[in-house]
Amino acid sequence: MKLIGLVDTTFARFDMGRSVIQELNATGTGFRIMRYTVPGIKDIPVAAKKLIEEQGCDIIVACGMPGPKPVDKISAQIASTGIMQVQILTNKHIIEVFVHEDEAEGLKDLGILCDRRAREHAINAYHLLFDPEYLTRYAGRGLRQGYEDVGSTDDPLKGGIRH
Ligand SMILES: Cc1nc2c(=O)[nH]c(=O)nc-2n(C[C@H](O)[C@H](O)[C@H](O)CO)c1C
Repeated sequence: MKLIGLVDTTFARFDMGRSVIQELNATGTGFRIMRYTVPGIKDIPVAAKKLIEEQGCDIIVACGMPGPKPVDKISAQIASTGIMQVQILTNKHIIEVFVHEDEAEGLKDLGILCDRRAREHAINAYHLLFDPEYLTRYAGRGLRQGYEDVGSTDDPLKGGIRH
């Protein structure tokens, strides 16, 4: 039984953790999910490290929403750097599912973007854990999480066959 860690935040304006759980459960079996909710993105690195080191998680999906202000963008940079450090220290993947609040126009589109990105990265995490060669089939295919896939230079029309 593998353990998938899920870190999310109360700062985010959409429950991406719920989308991740739904999508993982629809994708496969053989895992348990451990969820750890923190206030904001700068709290994610230590939560992920604790899930890996204290709970034995094999991979982490980390969901967060940087706000629109310059100080939020700095927070996102700090959080990402921390997440990178935890990956290097623990030798485990942390799939960073960040949706910037100003990526979408309006709350409805923001929610759709969050849901799609969370679900598509949940699938990535699942395959990284159980079948890493699955992703190799899609190497260089211009996949985009949350947006339409853009395709490869060889065939820009063939991007989104995975979804
Ligand atoms: C400025 C700021 N911006 C964000 C943000 O854009 N997104 C987010 O999730 N959290 C933010 N926070 C909160 C910090 O990440 C953290 O939760 C607090 O500093 C407490 O450690 C802060 C303080």
